[in-house]
Amino acid sequence: MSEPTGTTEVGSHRAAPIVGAGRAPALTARGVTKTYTAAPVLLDAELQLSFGEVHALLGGNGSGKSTMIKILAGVVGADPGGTVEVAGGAEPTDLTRWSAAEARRHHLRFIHQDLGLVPDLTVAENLFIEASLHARRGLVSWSRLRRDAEDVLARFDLDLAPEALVSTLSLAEQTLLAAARALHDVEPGGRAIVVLDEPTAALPSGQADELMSAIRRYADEGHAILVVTHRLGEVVAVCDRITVLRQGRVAATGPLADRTEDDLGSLITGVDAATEQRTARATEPHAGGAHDGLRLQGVRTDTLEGIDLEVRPGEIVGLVDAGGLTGSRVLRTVFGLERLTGGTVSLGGRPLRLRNPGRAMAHGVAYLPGQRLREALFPGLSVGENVLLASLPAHRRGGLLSIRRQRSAAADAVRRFRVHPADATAEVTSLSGGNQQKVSVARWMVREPRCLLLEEPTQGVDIGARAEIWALIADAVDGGAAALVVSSDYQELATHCRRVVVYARGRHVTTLTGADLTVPAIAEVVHHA
Ligand SMILES: Nc1ncnc2c1ncn2[C@@H]1O[C@H](COP(=O)(O)OP(=O)(O)OP(=O)(O)O)[C@@H](O)[C@H]1O
Repeated sequence: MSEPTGTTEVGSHRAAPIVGAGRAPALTARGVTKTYTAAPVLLDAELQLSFGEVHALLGGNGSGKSTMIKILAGVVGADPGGTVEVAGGAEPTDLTRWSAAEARRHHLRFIHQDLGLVPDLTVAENLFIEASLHARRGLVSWSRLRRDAEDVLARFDLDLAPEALVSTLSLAEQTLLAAARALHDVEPGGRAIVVLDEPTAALPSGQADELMSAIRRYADEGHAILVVTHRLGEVVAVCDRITVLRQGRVAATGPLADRTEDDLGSLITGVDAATEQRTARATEPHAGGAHDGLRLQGVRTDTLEGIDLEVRPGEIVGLVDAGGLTGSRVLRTVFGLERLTGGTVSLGGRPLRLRNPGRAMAHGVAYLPGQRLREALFPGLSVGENVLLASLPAHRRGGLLSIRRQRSAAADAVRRFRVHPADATAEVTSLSGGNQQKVSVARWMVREPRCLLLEEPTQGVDIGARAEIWALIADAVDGGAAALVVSSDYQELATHCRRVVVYARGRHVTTLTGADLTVPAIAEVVHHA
């Protein structure tokens, strides 16, 4: 077995085979090509995984990461010509003959973003879905189910009660439970290949660290782990090797070595990070103007217990949830989605009558829900149409000229948000997840709102477009809007917000600002809330 060389950057040449330091090869996929319509979205790509390593699969939105994973899972067929070789398998298998059953037989396990857990069932029932059906019919005893669940939980070092409902667990705990479920039938001491698709995308930073530590532990126990993520900090902290896809080709592969987040950013975008920083517009924290922006006074709902908050025009204020989804509920209340039982909400010095979202929108309020709650984009319609639909009232007012202006705004949004492919006529559901997220954000930005309510605006979005989204929020507030952003990415909040408000269970905990507004400070407050 060859020892690792430095990271191989690949131009038009195929990557030299590299295997992790002294580790046994787990899986090698070669010549992976996939064409959906015209141009291939993966082209002659190669991926090598070893037991005992955490391997990051990196790349911009639409670079082909999910497609690679789906091919390995046997749920999307590759074009002819590729092979996959797994430990214990005899010869490399032609990828066109690879199937979900083959993948499972060779101990490949997949944990998708939608974890596939049933929220209203218990931890034990979710671990053993089939057995729990038998238990309901009296064919298996509950005490046996509970004992088996306790064994699995102990084996995976999970401090969860077998009878707890999954809906009461944190997202990190749910992800760990999904991992335990995926792995529990691999015999103790056995080795699996575990693939996790953006497992930390929806997690607050503290929970993300917890999950990444568990992932590291699984690798140290001998499993091979492949993880897709846009959070480069966790790659630097936890991963051993990387493979970077750029427009469907492997741009680099090999040990992480001493690469920094900036180095990874350069590999992903193909642009030197220093150049990128010079061209990206700075988004300094915003101070806010003197006029009245958004003001909440003593706001009460079924879940909020007297919230006071002021966001001036020109100001970006971050909201962090330490429990109870309070930040999200504040946004939903301002948008007229939760019933006010006390207090007032005003915008520009005038009270908002929050009967429904239509009224909020008429007052210039825009709301981007978190991904889990997000209404789907309109399938069957193009990217441009999806962007334009949000600004229909402006069309009606302005007639033809406005339509032309809005069309060019859609084309502009596609370009500025680096939607890939950069084609406003592409069908929106053919876009990768991160690109759909960019379209969702763009839809609200073209309305030029007075008040922006954004939940996890950069979730699943690649490094280049993240900067663009924050720059566009900064543009909106420069134009006089007030912005409230709920985010689990403390780094982004500390960088771009003037103030960060931490809530827990319906109440205000603290507000961080100035020199006190740092990532460790946010994490500390959340930890103790
Ligand atoms: N069913 C499909 N039909 C047509 N094109 C598709 C389909 N699924 C994916 N694509 C295209 O394939 C390309 C790669 O998408 P993929 O989902 O693999 O990207 P990704 O790297 O996972 O992106 P992200 O970081 O946004 O999740 C994209 O250009 C996408 O538009």
